[in-house]
Amino acid sequence: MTCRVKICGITNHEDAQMACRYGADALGFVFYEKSPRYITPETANSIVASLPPFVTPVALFVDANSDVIDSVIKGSSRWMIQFHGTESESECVSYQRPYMKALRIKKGDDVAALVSGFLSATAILLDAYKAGVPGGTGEVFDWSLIPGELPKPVVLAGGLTPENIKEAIKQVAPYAVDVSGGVELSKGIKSEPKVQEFISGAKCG
Ligand SMILES: O=C(O)c1ccccc1NCC(=O)[C@H](O)[C@H](O)COP(=O)(O)O
Repeated sequence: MTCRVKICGITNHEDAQMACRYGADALGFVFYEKSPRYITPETANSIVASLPPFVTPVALFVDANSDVIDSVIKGSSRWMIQFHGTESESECVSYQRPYMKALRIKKGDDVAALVSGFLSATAILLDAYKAGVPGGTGEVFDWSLIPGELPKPVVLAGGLTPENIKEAIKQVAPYAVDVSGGVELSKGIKSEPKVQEFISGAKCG
């Protein structure tokens, strides 16, 4: 089964259209103001309005207030939500949108037990844990911590690059992969050659 690809940390129209040209299945938009990849709801919704069909926009939050989340998702029915903080399942469900729960994995974590807390999620994003850094760390975690069978589709994230994507997919066989820093020229600005190489490596093996 082909691996789907989410390009995260999109901040401008040009990168959004470029990622779609190379076959991105989803684009991530970071609404966490401390991130160098932060984008305003207005700019993000302008980008979403111009997306081609069959590309899912993903609105990413870290323990955001409901008014912040509502201000984003009201702009389009296409939004999927990615909860990247300590949100409970009931909070995630309350927005009545398809959602991914991000889990930041470290040694000793019972991944199956963590996943079992979010069975209403459309998918679970497994990311690297780094103290004080909620996401976009650019660091890989120990993929052997991921059980062979989980009750939800897995989106693998954390430190993925054009150089390691094939090995990551070989080891984990995820439903999808997610990348931000590994395909950038600078924070929030994507590299066309890196995006092309990453997607090709993910989809064509
Ligand atoms: O990307 C960010 O700057 C970010 C900041 C705060 C919370 C989450 C963030 N990104 C979430 C993602 O889904 C990233 O794509 C994921 O953490 C992987 O990032 P990277 O290791 O840079 O590929």
